[in-house]
Amino acid sequence: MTMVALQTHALSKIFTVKQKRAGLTGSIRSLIKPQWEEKIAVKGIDLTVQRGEMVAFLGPNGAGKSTTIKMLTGILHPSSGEAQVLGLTPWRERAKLAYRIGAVFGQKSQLWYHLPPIDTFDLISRIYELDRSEYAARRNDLIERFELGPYLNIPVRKLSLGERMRCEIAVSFLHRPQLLFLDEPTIGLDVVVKQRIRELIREVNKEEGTTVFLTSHDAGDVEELCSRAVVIHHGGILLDAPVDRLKREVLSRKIISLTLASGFDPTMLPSQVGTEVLKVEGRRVKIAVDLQQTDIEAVLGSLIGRFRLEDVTVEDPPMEEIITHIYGSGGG
Ligand SMILES: Nc1ncnc2c1ncn2[C@@H]1O[C@H](COP(=O)(O)OP(=O)(O)OP(=O)(O)O)[C@@H](O)[C@H]1O
Repeated sequence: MTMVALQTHALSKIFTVKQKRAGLTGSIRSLIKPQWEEKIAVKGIDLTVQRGEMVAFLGPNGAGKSTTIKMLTGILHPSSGEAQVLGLTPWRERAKLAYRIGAVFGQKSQLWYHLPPIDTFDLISRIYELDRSEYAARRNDLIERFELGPYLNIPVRKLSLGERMRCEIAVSFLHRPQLLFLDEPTIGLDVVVKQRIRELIREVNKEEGTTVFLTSHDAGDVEELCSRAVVIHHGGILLDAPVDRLKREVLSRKIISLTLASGFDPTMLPSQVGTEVLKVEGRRVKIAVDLQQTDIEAVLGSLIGRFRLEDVTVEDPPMEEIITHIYGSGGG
């Protein structure tokens, strides 16, 4: 068995969309003689994900994330290029692939809205033609792990979002998918539930080697689940790097945190090019350093020259900032 979960080569998707003309005469002309325009949604993506890896697939709105995932799950045919997912060509072997992959969309439910979760487990087990006794054992294990006992018999529509998401993710693991697509799995959840959901995903990944392909605007999801991030923009891969390297490369910024001896003069804080004082709180000071304009040694040097330092740490910027940067400014 190969160690590759997913591999694409020059994967592309071009949509042909009808052009709308402005105004009433424009609308009528568009009806009579439509003009077509090509929209390149995904542009030659080369990507390899190993089995057991948890990869974040990031990019601003319209970057091509959904289109890529639709091709990888066999919902869409590509315009050109290739993909192998668990050794199958998704759009040619979609049904076969469906038995081996799972998908959770934070915004869309796969649970039957008017039925209690226990019925969804049953229905899904029949869709996947699971062996009855194996199914019962698996279901019970997931119910216990995800602590679903109290909700099992309550119609899904009456559950809170957090309760529902726990059920969604548990159900998605029922047929032991080797690869799981997670799209905004923690959207709208409170911090405690988010943490718990991440823990459970990590647990299953570790125990069952499930490959996870995640899309999220939540820095915590990326940082706590994924070791690697792939950033796409305008349909192409902008960056494919370990999450910790992403922190350094995307922003090329470092944060210096200082504790100064009491009685320091804040006006003496560095104002040299490439530095920015982010926060002064009592004796604690945070300074951002833009590594394209200056370097850490120079800034530390000038600080040591002016102050008595009691403590110094140099950190990468928080993931939050990177996510905002990636999603906010359109890829950077
Ligand atoms: N069926 C379609 N017909 C025409 N254009 C489409 C279609 N689906 C997507 N597009 C276009 O392709 C581009 C990529 O869209 P896609 O939905 O893949 O982006 P995304 O990264 O998933 O964005 P978001 O974060 O907003 O979900 C967008 O410009 C979108 O308008």
